[in-house]
Amino acid sequence: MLNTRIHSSYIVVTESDYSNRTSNILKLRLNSSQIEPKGLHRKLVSTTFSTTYNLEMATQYVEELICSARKLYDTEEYLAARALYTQLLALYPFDARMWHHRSNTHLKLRYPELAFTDAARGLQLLDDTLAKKTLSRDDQNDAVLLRLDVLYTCLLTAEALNSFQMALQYIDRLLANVHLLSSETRKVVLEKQATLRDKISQRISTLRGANVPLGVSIDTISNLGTMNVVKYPWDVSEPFTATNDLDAELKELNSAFEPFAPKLKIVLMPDNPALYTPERTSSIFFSKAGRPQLGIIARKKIKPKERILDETGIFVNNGLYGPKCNYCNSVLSISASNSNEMHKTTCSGCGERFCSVDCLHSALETYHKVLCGRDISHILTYVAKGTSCSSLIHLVVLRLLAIAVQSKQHPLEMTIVKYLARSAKEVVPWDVYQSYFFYLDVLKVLGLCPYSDIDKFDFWIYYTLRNKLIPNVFGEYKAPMKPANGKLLLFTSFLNHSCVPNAVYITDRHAHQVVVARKEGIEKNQQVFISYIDPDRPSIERQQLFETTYGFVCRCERCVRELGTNDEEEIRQKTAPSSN
Ligand SMILES: C[S@@+](CC[C@H](N)C(=O)[O-])C[C@H]1O[C@@H](n2cnc3c(N)ncnc32)[C@H](O)[C@@H]1O
Repeated sequence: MLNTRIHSSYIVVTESDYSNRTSNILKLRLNSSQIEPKGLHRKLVSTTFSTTYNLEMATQYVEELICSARKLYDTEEYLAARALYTQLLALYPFDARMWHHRSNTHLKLRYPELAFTDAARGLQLLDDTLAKKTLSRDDQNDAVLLRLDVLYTCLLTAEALNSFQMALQYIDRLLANVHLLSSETRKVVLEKQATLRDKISQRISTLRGANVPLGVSIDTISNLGTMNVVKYPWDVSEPFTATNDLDAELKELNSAFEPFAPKLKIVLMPDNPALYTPERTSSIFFSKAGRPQLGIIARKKIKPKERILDETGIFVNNGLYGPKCNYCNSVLSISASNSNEMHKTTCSGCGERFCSVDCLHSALETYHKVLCGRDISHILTYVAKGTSCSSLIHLVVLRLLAIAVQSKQHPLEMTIVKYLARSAKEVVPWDVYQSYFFYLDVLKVLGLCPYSDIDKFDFWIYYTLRNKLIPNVFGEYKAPMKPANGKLLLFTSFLNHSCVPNAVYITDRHAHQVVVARKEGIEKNQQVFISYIDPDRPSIERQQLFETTYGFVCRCERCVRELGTNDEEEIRQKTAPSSN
């Protein structure tokens, strides 16, 4: 915590904050079960709320919760402290102090991305409150000091994310209030400033020598941070974890899969899913992302060119290449010859066009009621900026969250999300700041509040969703290297890649996709492979494409043969842009 000159023990209370708090407490009185903490403080809640609910008791209860959270933090029980701060945020969504506390807890838990997004929300609340100039002098002083604490936490998060430029910007903001910093703090901040400047020049000189990916400037890269791809311990939605009954879960998944692909079966894979043979199923590998690899095998012999999987998925397009159906990406004729037909396939609310009445109805049933008439031009700018199909993930995120809002489901519990594997990489280069702004923009389009909708739409949920989409969203480029169409299909996403595939996918109308065996057919128990990319490219190019888009190292039989190794790290080194 920042060592400010004046000791600060305060709560920022504004009038609107107070009325919010009062109304939240009144809500509590009506439904105490809603805020009952899971396990931890059950006793406290039941003793407080089983008696008469009155304002003082509720306030006292909340103060006790704050105290308990602080104690848990002090005794390094950070997960429990986080759970409690999250519950407190549900009660006090506009209290900057609470966001700051949770931010520090996330920092201790080594989730700097979450620490940053919490601190950023706290900072915004304080900036808004201070801009209104309605605080008493004392409250104003307290808010100014809290703001410095929060800025300091932002600096720590930027350091932990290796976002050196951003860390420097926070230092500038702290130094703008240098008169409020103690001499000790000032010294620490100035030392950090010097170290960060050194790190930036080191990073830039390393990058100048390296082969920087096309379309990315050194300045952008030098501000990129690194992020861990993790499963957050409080994420209980994910199946196939070490503690679950894997066989029972696979059985359930396969019974959902069977109607779409009666001749196929989803199975657990060994370490390298691309070299699966039936004998090796026993050596199941739990990836660092916390879930074993899955894949699809044939239950019976499959004839050449036989259709083996037929499912509907999520299709998105960025509209850059002429009008397309919003539901299935089919190209729309510029002016429909039959105006009656056009009328039937156009949304009466916003004028969005679809290729058929079926597509319009499917869109309305699943997501379009939420997105109807919403301006998504800002979201499209994120997609257009991308130099690979991965940027289409932005549109898939928007679509999935719209489905969650419309169907009132938790985004991570929706079937199409829940079963997806997360990115295979452990650490990814990532611009957390841009992602945070994107997250805020998406919430705005969906009409959600970044403070009060955190039970279903907190930043960690968005981040988990994004990590699950990286290896599973397939996209199409259009020249000159612009992402055009994207899609996510639940069952097809269990198909592993091979540079010598035995199946191909064909996109049909109305968001259908069919997987068909190639001309050789597929033997019983053989794994079914598709190719995620053009397999005619040379092996180095193929690997580089995987690395920058889906984020994995291909270890299929052809790559292993051509590169002479099955080892992920060796392949990475042999095919890295700078090594050739
Ligand atoms: C679309 S998913 C395929 C299904 C995935 N195995 C699962 O468990 O859900 C893509 C992921 O599968 C793994 N994978 C697929 N093909 C692979 C290959 N040829 N070599 C290595 N890993 C592969 C990678 O982890 C990749 O990120």
